[in-house]
Amino acid sequence: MISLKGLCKRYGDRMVVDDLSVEVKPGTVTGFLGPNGAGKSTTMRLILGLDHPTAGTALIAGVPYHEIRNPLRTVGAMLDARALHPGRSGHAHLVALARSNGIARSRVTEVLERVGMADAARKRAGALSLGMSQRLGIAAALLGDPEVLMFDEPVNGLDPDGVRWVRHLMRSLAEEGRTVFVSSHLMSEMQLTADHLVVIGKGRLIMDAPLAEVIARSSLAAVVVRTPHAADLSVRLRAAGIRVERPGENELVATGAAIERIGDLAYEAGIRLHELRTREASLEQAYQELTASSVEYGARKVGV
Ligand SMILES: Nc1ncnc2c1ncn2[C@@H]1O[C@H](COP(=O)(O)OP(=O)(O)OP(=O)(O)O)[C@@H](O)[C@H]1O
Repeated sequence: MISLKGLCKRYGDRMVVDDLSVEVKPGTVTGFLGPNGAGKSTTMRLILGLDHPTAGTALIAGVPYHEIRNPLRTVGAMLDARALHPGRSGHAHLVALARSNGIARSRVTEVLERVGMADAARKRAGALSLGMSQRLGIAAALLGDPEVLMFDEPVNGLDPDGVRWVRHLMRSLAEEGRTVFVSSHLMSEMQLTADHLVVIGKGRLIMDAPLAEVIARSSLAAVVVRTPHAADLSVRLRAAGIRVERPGENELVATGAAIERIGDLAYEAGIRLHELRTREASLEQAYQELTASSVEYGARKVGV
Protein backbone atom coordinates (compact mmCIF):
# COMPACT_ATOMS: atom_id res chain seq x y z
CA MET A 1 0.00 0.00 0.00
CA ILE A 2 1.16 3.50 -0.83
CA SER A 3 -0.57 6.33 1.06
CA LEU A 4 -0.25 9.97 0.08
CA LYS A 5 -1.75 12.55 2.39
CA GLY A 6 -1.82 16.21 1.43
CA LEU A 7 1.41 15.69 -0.51
CA CYS A 8 2.88 18.93 -1.89
CA LYS A 9 6.10 19.79 -3.69
CA ARG A 10 7.12 23.26 -4.66
CA TYR A 11 10.05 24.12 -6.90
CA GLY A 12 10.72 27.85 -6.66
CA ASP A 13 7.37 29.50 -7.16
CA ARG A 14 5.80 26.44 -8.81
CA MET A 15 3.59 23.98 -6.99
CA VAL A 16 4.28 20.86 -9.04
CA VAL A 17 2.56 18.44 -6.66
CA ASP A 18 -0.43 20.09 -5.07
CA ASP A 19 -2.22 18.50 -2.11
CA LEU A 20 -2.34 14.92 -3.38
CA SER A 21 -4.18 12.42 -1.19
CA VAL A 22 -4.37 8.94 -2.65
CA GLU A 23 -4.23 5.33 -1.47
CA VAL A 24 -2.66 2.92 -3.94
CA LYS A 25 -3.93 -0.52 -2.99
CA PRO A 26 -2.38 -3.99 -3.15
CA GLY A 27 -3.58 -6.65 -5.58
CA THR A 28 -4.30 -4.13 -8.32
CA VAL A 29 -2.44 -2.37 -11.09
CA THR A 30 -2.95 1.35 -10.54
CA GLY A 31 -2.22 3.49 -13.57
CA PHE A 32 -0.81 6.93 -12.85
CA LEU A 33 -1.78 9.29 -15.65
CA GLY A 34 -1.42 12.95 -16.46
CA PRO A 35 -0.17 15.27 -19.19
CA ASN A 36 3.54 16.09 -19.53
CA GLY A 37 4.73 18.01 -16.52
CA ALA A 38 1.69 17.03 -14.41
CA GLY A 39 3.96 15.91 -11.57
CA LYS A 40 3.95 12.11 -11.91
CA SER A 41 7.70 11.56 -11.73
CA THR A 42 8.01 14.09 -8.92
CA THR A 43 5.33 12.23 -6.95
CA MET A 44 7.18 8.94 -7.47
CA ARG A 45 10.43 10.54 -6.39
CA LEU A 46 8.74 11.86 -3.23
CA ILE A 47 7.38 8.38 -2.45
CA LEU A 48 10.89 6.96 -2.81
CA GLY A 49 12.46 9.59 -0.58
CA LEU A 50 14.52 10.97 -3.48
CA ASP A 51 13.08 14.38 -2.77
CA HIS A 52 11.50 15.99 0.29
CA PRO A 53 7.86 17.07 0.25
CA THR A 54 7.10 20.73 0.91
CA ALA A 55 4.10 19.49 2.91
CA GLY A 56 2.18 16.28 3.51
CA THR A 57 3.33 12.69 3.69
CA ALA A 58 4.05 9.76 1.39
CA LEU A 59 4.02 6.39 3.16
CA ILE A 60 4.90 2.92 1.92
CA ALA A 61 3.40 0.10 3.96
CA GLY A 62 2.64 2.68 6.64
CA VAL A 63 6.05 4.34 6.98
CA PRO A 64 8.03 6.98 5.11
CA TYR A 65 10.69 5.57 2.80
CA HIS A 66 13.63 6.63 4.97
CA GLU A 67 12.24 4.64 7.91
CA ILE A 68 11.97 1.38 5.98
CA ARG A 69 14.54 -1.03 7.37
CA ASN A 70 14.97 -3.09 4.24
CA PRO A 71 13.96 -0.73 1.42
CA LEU A 72 14.62 -3.11 -1.49
CA ARG A 73 12.59 -5.83 0.18
CA THR A 74 9.65 -3.47 0.70
CA VAL A 75 9.57 -1.38 -2.47
CA GLY A 76 11.06 -1.87 -5.90
CA ALA A 77 11.08 0.89 -8.49
CA MET A 78 12.19 1.66 -11.99
CA LEU A 79 12.19 5.37 -12.64
CA ASP A 80 14.87 5.58 -15.31
CA ALA A 81 15.95 2.41 -17.11
CA ARG A 82 19.13 4.07 -18.38
CA ALA A 83 20.38 4.97 -14.90
CA LEU A 84 23.00 2.22 -14.85
CA HIS A 85 26.76 2.18 -14.94
CA PRO A 86 27.32 1.68 -18.71
CA GLY A 87 30.54 -0.31 -18.31
CA ARG A 88 29.15 -2.87 -15.92
CA SER A 89 27.14 -5.90 -17.02
CA GLY A 90 23.53 -6.13 -15.96
CA HIS A 91 24.39 -9.25 -14.02
CA ALA A 92 27.21 -7.52 -12.13
CA HIS A 93 24.91 -4.59 -11.38
CA LEU A 94 22.29 -6.86 -9.83
CA VAL A 95 24.89 -8.88 -7.90
CA ALA A 96 26.25 -5.65 -6.37
CA LEU A 97 22.73 -4.49 -5.54
CA ALA A 98 21.88 -7.85 -3.94
CA ARG A 99 25.11 -7.90 -1.91
CA SER A 100 24.64 -4.39 -0.52
CA ASN A 101 21.08 -5.21 0.49
CA GLY A 102 21.61 -8.60 2.07
CA ILE A 103 19.81 -10.43 -0.71
CA ALA A 104 20.92 -13.95 -1.74
CA ARG A 105 22.90 -14.10 -5.02
CA SER A 106 20.58 -16.87 -6.26
CA ARG A 107 17.83 -14.24 -6.43
CA VAL A 108 19.76 -12.49 -9.25
CA THR A 109 19.37 -15.56 -11.47
CA GLU A 110 15.70 -15.82 -10.55
CA VAL A 111 14.83 -12.25 -11.46
CA LEU A 112 16.89 -12.31 -14.67
CA GLU A 113 14.96 -15.40 -15.72
CA ARG A 114 11.67 -13.77 -14.82
CA VAL A 115 12.42 -10.81 -17.11
CA GLY A 116 13.71 -13.09 -19.87
CA MET A 117 17.31 -11.87 -20.03
CA ALA A 118 19.39 -14.60 -18.45
CA ASP A 119 21.89 -14.33 -21.35
CA ALA A 120 21.78 -10.63 -22.24
CA ALA A 121 22.59 -9.76 -18.64
CA ARG A 122 26.24 -10.67 -19.30
CA LYS A 123 26.59 -7.75 -21.77
CA ARG A 124 27.79 -4.30 -20.71
CA ALA A 125 24.74 -2.27 -19.64
CA GLY A 126 25.79 0.44 -22.10
CA ALA A 127 25.47 -2.03 -24.99
CA LEU A 128 21.90 -3.05 -24.17
CA SER A 129 18.94 -1.99 -26.28
CA LEU A 130 16.34 0.23 -24.62
CA GLY A 131 14.03 -2.77 -24.31
CA MET A 132 16.72 -4.82 -22.57
CA SER A 133 17.58 -1.89 -20.27
CA GLN A 134 13.91 -1.69 -19.31
CA ARG A 135 13.91 -5.41 -18.51
CA LEU A 136 17.05 -5.02 -16.44
CA GLY A 137 15.52 -2.08 -14.56
CA ILE A 138 12.46 -4.20 -13.85
CA ALA A 139 14.70 -7.07 -12.67
CA ALA A 140 16.38 -4.68 -10.23
CA ALA A 141 12.98 -3.57 -8.94
CA LEU A 142 11.98 -7.21 -8.37
CA LEU A 143 15.25 -8.21 -6.71
CA GLY A 144 14.11 -7.88 -3.09
CA ASP A 145 10.73 -9.54 -3.82
CA PRO A 146 8.99 -6.35 -2.61
CA GLU A 147 5.29 -5.96 -1.93
CA VAL A 148 5.20 -2.51 -3.53
CA LEU A 149 6.38 -1.80 -7.09
CA MET A 150 6.57 1.47 -8.97
CA PHE A 151 7.38 1.92 -12.62
CA ASP A 152 7.72 5.25 -14.41
CA GLU A 153 6.87 4.79 -18.11
CA PRO A 154 7.99 1.14 -18.27
CA VAL A 155 6.85 0.66 -21.88
CA ASN A 156 8.52 3.77 -23.28
CA GLY A 157 10.37 2.83 -26.43
CA LEU A 158 9.43 -0.84 -26.35
CA ASP A 159 8.32 -2.81 -29.40
CA PRO A 160 4.85 -4.44 -29.38
CA ASP A 161 6.20 -7.70 -27.93
CA GLY A 162 7.96 -5.80 -25.16
CA VAL A 163 4.81 -3.80 -24.42
CA ARG A 164 2.76 -7.00 -24.18
CA TRP A 165 5.36 -8.56 -21.95
CA VAL A 166 5.31 -5.60 -19.53
CA ARG A 167 1.50 -5.76 -19.47
CA HIS A 168 1.50 -9.44 -18.50
CA LEU A 169 4.20 -8.89 -15.90
CA MET A 170 2.29 -5.99 -14.26
CA ARG A 171 -0.89 -8.08 -14.18
CA SER A 172 0.86 -11.10 -12.68
CA LEU A 173 2.61 -8.96 -10.03
CA ALA A 174 -0.80 -7.58 -8.99
CA GLU A 175 -2.29 -11.08 -8.99
CA GLU A 176 0.45 -12.08 -6.55
CA GLY A 177 -1.08 -9.46 -4.21
CA ARG A 178 1.49 -6.72 -4.75
CA THR A 179 0.84 -3.00 -5.05
CA VAL A 180 1.71 -1.98 -8.61
CA PHE A 181 1.84 1.76 -9.38
CA VAL A 182 2.71 2.54 -12.98
CA SER A 183 2.80 5.73 -15.02
CA SER A 184 2.26 5.77 -18.75
CA HIS A 185 1.27 7.98 -21.65
CA LEU A 186 0.05 5.03 -23.67
CA MET A 187 -3.69 5.05 -23.01
CA SER A 188 -4.58 2.04 -25.16
CA GLU A 189 -2.05 0.03 -23.18
CA MET A 190 -3.23 1.35 -19.81
CA GLN A 191 -6.76 0.36 -20.72
CA LEU A 192 -5.54 -3.24 -21.01
CA THR A 193 -3.24 -3.17 -17.98
CA ALA A 194 -4.74 -1.11 -15.17
CA ASP A 195 -7.60 -1.91 -12.80
CA HIS A 196 -7.60 1.49 -11.19
CA LEU A 197 -6.51 4.96 -12.28
CA VAL A 198 -5.10 8.00 -10.56
CA VAL A 199 -5.17 10.98 -12.92
CA ILE A 200 -3.42 14.24 -12.09
CA GLY A 201 -3.11 17.54 -13.90
CA LYS A 202 -0.94 20.49 -12.87
CA GLY A 203 -0.01 18.57 -9.73
CA ARG A 204 -3.59 18.17 -8.57
CA LEU A 205 -5.78 15.10 -8.33
CA ILE A 206 -8.33 14.94 -11.15
CA MET A 207 -9.62 11.39 -10.71
CA ASP A 208 -9.04 8.40 -8.46
CA ALA A 209 -11.39 5.64 -9.61
CA PRO A 210 -11.64 2.17 -11.13
CA LEU A 211 -10.78 2.08 -14.83
CA ALA A 212 -14.33 0.99 -15.73
CA GLU A 213 -15.78 3.98 -13.91
CA VAL A 214 -13.45 6.46 -15.61
CA ILE A 215 -14.51 5.12 -19.00
CA ALA A 216 -18.22 4.95 -18.12
CA ARG A 217 -18.18 8.58 -16.91
CA SER A 218 -16.99 9.81 -20.29
CA SER A 219 -19.55 11.86 -22.16
CA LEU A 220 -18.76 9.67 -25.16
CA ALA A 221 -20.18 6.62 -23.39
CA ALA A 222 -23.69 6.20 -24.81
CA VAL A 223 -26.56 3.86 -25.57
CA VAL A 224 -27.15 3.09 -29.23
CA VAL A 225 -30.68 2.17 -30.33
CA ARG A 226 -31.92 0.91 -33.68
CA THR A 227 -35.67 1.06 -34.18
CA PRO A 228 -38.10 1.74 -37.04
CA HIS A 229 -39.71 4.32 -34.68
CA ALA A 230 -36.61 6.39 -33.93
CA ALA A 231 -38.46 9.71 -34.20
CA ASP A 232 -41.12 8.66 -31.67
CA LEU A 233 -38.57 7.25 -29.28
CA SER A 234 -36.44 10.43 -29.53
CA VAL A 235 -39.42 12.50 -28.40
CA ARG A 236 -40.05 10.15 -25.46
CA LEU A 237 -36.42 10.10 -24.37
CA ARG A 238 -36.01 13.88 -24.64
CA ALA A 239 -39.17 14.34 -22.58
CA ALA A 240 -37.49 12.19 -19.92
CA GLY A 241 -34.50 14.57 -19.92
CA ILE A 242 -32.19 12.31 -21.93
CA ARG A 243 -29.90 13.76 -24.62
CA VAL A 244 -30.53 12.18 -28.00
CA GLU A 245 -28.79 12.35 -31.37
CA ARG A 246 -30.09 10.85 -34.61
CA PRO A 247 -27.13 9.70 -36.70
CA GLY A 248 -29.45 7.78 -39.09
CA GLU A 249 -33.10 7.34 -40.05
CA ASN A 250 -33.61 4.31 -37.79
CA GLU A 251 -30.91 4.96 -35.26
CA LEU A 252 -30.45 7.10 -32.20
CA VAL A 253 -27.67 7.62 -29.68
CA ALA A 254 -28.67 8.49 -26.12
CA THR A 255 -26.35 9.88 -23.47
CA GLY A 256 -26.84 10.51 -19.79
CA ALA A 257 -28.98 7.44 -19.01
CA ALA A 258 -28.34 3.76 -18.34
CA ILE A 259 -29.22 1.18 -20.96
CA GLU A 260 -31.93 -0.29 -18.68
CA ARG A 261 -33.73 3.06 -18.50
CA ILE A 262 -33.71 3.46 -22.28
CA GLY A 263 -35.06 -0.09 -22.67
CA ASP A 264 -37.80 0.52 -20.08
CA LEU A 265 -38.88 3.82 -21.66
CA ALA A 266 -39.11 2.17 -25.08
CA TYR A 267 -41.14 -0.70 -23.60
CA GLU A 268 -43.51 1.67 -21.78
CA ALA A 269 -44.08 3.54 -25.05
CA GLY A 270 -44.73 0.26 -26.89
CA ILE A 271 -41.84 0.94 -29.27
CA ARG A 272 -40.22 -2.05 -30.97
CA LEU A 273 -36.42 -2.14 -30.85
CA HIS A 274 -34.13 -3.91 -33.31
CA GLU A 275 -30.97 -3.19 -31.38
CA LEU A 276 -30.08 -1.84 -27.94
CA ARG A 277 -26.42 -1.68 -26.91
CA THR A 278 -23.94 0.39 -24.97
CA ARG A 279 -21.15 2.23 -26.73
CA GLU A 280 -18.04 2.41 -24.59
CA ALA A 281 -15.68 5.33 -24.76
CA SER A 282 -12.01 4.49 -25.01
CA LEU A 283 -9.70 5.42 -22.16
CA GLU A 284 -7.98 7.77 -24.62
CA GLN A 285 -11.25 9.68 -25.09
CA ALA A 286 -12.12 9.68 -21.40
CA TYR A 287 -8.61 10.84 -20.52
CA GLN A 288 -8.68 13.68 -23.03
CA GLU A 289 -11.91 14.99 -21.57
CA LEU A 290 -10.60 14.71 -18.02
CA THR A 291 -7.33 16.48 -18.67
CA ALA A 292 -8.45 18.99 -21.31
CA SER A 293 -8.02 21.91 -18.96
CA SER A 294 -4.72 20.63 -17.54
CA VAL A 295 -2.71 20.24 -20.71
CA GLU A 296 -0.29 23.01 -20.20
CA TYR A 297 3.44 22.88 -19.92
CA GLY A 298 3.61 24.55 -16.59
CA ALA A 299 2.25 24.17 -13.14
CA ARG A 300 0.19 26.51 -11.02
CA LYS A 301 2.14 29.41 -9.65
CA VAL A 302 2.03 29.54 -5.89
CA GLY A 303 -0.51 32.08 -4.70
CA VAL A 304 -2.18 32.39 -8.11
N1 LIG B 1 14.28 19.37 -9.74
C1 LIG B 1 13.40 20.20 -10.30
N2 LIG B 1 13.54 21.53 -10.21
C2 LIG B 1 12.62 22.37 -10.75
N3 LIG B 1 11.52 21.96 -11.42
C3 LIG B 1 11.32 20.65 -11.53
C4 LIG B 1 12.25 19.68 -11.00
N4 LIG B 1 11.77 18.44 -11.28
C5 LIG B 1 10.62 18.61 -11.97
N5 LIG B 1 10.35 19.93 -12.13
C6 LIG B 1 9.17 20.50 -12.79
O1 LIG B 1 8.03 19.96 -12.16
C7 LIG B 1 6.98 19.73 -13.09
C8 LIG B 1 6.52 18.30 -13.00
O2 LIG B 1 7.52 17.45 -13.56
P1 LIG B 1 7.40 15.87 -13.56
O3 LIG B 1 8.61 15.35 -14.24
O4 LIG B 1 7.10 15.40 -12.19
O5 LIG B 1 6.10 15.66 -14.46
P2 LIG B 1 5.59 14.34 -15.18
O6 LIG B 1 4.12 14.29 -14.93
O7 LIG B 1 6.38 13.17 -14.73
O8 LIG B 1 5.87 14.68 -16.70
P3 LIG B 1 6.23 13.73 -17.96
O9 LIG B 1 4.96 13.03 -18.27
O10 LIG B 1 6.62 14.72 -18.98
O11 LIG B 1 7.33 12.82 -17.51
C9 LIG B 1 7.53 20.15 -14.45
O12 LIG B 1 7.08 21.46 -14.71
C10 LIG B 1 9.03 20.09 -14.25
O13 LIG B 1 9.68 20.99 -15.10
